[in-house]
Amino acid sequence: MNRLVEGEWVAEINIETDDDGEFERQEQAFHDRLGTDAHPVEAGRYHVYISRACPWAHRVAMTRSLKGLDDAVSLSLVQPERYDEGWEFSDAHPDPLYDADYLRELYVHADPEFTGRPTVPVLWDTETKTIVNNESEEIMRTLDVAAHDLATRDVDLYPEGYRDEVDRLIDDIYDPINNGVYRAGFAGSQGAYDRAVDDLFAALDRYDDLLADQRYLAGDRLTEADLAMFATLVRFDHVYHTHFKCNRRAIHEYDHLWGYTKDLYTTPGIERTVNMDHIVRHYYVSHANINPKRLVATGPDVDFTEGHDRDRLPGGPPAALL
Ligand SMILES: N[C@@H](CCC(=O)N[C@@H](CS)C(=O)NCC(=O)O)C(=O)O
Repeated sequence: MNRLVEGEWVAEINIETDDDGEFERQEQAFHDRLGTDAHPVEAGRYHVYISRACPWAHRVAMTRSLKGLDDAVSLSLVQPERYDEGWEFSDAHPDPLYDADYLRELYVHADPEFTGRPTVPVLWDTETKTIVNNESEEIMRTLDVAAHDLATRDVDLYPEGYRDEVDRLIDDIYDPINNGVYRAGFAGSQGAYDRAVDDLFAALDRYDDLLADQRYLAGDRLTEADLAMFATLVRFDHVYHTHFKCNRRAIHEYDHLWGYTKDLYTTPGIERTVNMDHIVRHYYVSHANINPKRLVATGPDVDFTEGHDRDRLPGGPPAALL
């Protein structure tokens, strides 16, 4: 995988696993938020660059969609496949702001000495022409809370009274589930893979039990924690199960996780953020290190819109969405 080193694009191989073969995700570099002197909350000023394939970017896209921030915060996509040049723009998915060829150009503009892999999502300030933030959890939070006044729908995904639990949940699912599928898929040794898969399925079993008696992770309210969980679950059967070898069980085989996934998918505003074609093409084609022939697996035949029984549980989608 290639990356920027002090602003220059260089080829590097296997920069992501440690001596035990454990996948190590890079720390993100930009951590500002909206509502500061540098980045005041203003409609039309901010832009998000995402890939529809990326689960981290998906949290941001869902937050924007559910809150009705489409007009206030613009959004564009990169080309789903990622090759040696990193994320690229294309005729189908151009850079609407600067007509750049590659996402990395924006990183170098924001920091000419930038070192690291250029990732999505990116929250971009069109006034100061820099990256506000490139960490999905923080972008989701700043769109949800700091940009709340720009929202056209009264949807609060970090409600008072639930906040500690939402933070705890986001933290709890990160290592075994959200990042766990990557720990399995990018493991550099059998031991690292075994540990990742054990952690992943233990956590999925635990959350399947939790969701037997409650509609959402934090109880009766849809929160940011559900967006974080959904972004992994909706990709699971199509890519993580096969491409990342997380094949002990599929999500559609779980009693409660499957109903939960369909419930979220059919929540107004979510389905439009899911592009399974981009998801499948991105993973199978981009990771030549684990799928050298870039063949795309077919299936499975699952229907996220078929009925579910989650209405039997207390709570439901925010009234503003119905
Ligand atoms: N911690 C970051 C991770 C973002 C991330 O790793 N995005 C992936 C796509 S799913 C990416 O852009 N990878 C590019 C690369 O690794 O070169 C976040 O949550 O925003």
